[in-house]
Amino acid sequence: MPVEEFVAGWISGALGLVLGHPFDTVKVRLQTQTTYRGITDCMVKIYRHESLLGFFKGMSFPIASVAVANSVLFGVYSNTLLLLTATSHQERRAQPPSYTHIFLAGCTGGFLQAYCLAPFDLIKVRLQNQTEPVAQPGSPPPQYQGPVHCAASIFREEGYRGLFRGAWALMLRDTPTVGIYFITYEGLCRQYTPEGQNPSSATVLVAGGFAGIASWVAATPLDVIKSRMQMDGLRRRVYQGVLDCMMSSVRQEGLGVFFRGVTINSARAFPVNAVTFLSYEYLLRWWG
Ligand SMILES: C[N+](C)(C)CCCC[C@H](N)C(=O)O
Repeated sequence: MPVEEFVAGWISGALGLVLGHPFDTVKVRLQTQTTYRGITDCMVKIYRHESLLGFFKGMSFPIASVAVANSVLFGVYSNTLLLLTATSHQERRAQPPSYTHIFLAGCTGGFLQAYCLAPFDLIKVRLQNQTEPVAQPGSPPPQYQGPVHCAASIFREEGYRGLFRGAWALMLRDTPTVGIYFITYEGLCRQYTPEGQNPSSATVLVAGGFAGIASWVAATPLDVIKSRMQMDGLRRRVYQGVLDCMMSSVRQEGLGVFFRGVTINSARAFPVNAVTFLSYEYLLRWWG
């Protein structure tokens, strides 16, 4: 099994992550708390109360874990394509795989990465939702002091299964939308690249950016549900399951609830995925 795709996915995931984390914090807050009036209000409040550091809450952990998940995403995608079409990454420019194969390989990558991501994503969301100012002397400490403490408390209070809270919603979110992610990327690259050639850097940036936006727009409804399921059980259980969470969210807030955070998700998705695809493509070209 070729491993360079896993390594390239890991590095490119880390680069994308740092760039996108502040957007991600604003998104999680908007999705799960009602105190903010919108993106700007949320940003101003975070800055005032928690300083610039507030935007980077919960980042140390994803930098390791999201990068690993991205490595699973790209590694499984590329190796599934190898199984389906018997072409390696280098051969795929000359013999482009069909969109059906791209979609299936993407779904496989999405499904497996969701499983690896679930506990880390849960911890990220719980830490991002702590609104206490960062390290104020004299103030009461937040419930979770850091990722390891957070993981240990969840394990103690809710057991092993507690660490996978929201995992179903995450798999439902990622399986089809990672398929959409790769189809958009490949489709745009093919459109703007002469046959048999490698896409230019500009094409990779734009195709990667739009692949991020398209997949995140499709993913946002289940992203909201996922974040809510992850925050559930903190004090008492509110939702019986994914469907119950959907129904009661719609009942209370209307259909618009499924698009909470869609603007910020898209604004984040463009730079993050432009950089992710560019570094991924270049690392592989460089090694290949
Ligand atoms: C499928 N879904 C849209 C959820 C994610 C696909 C993009 C993954 C990328 N690391 C990012 O964080 O944007």
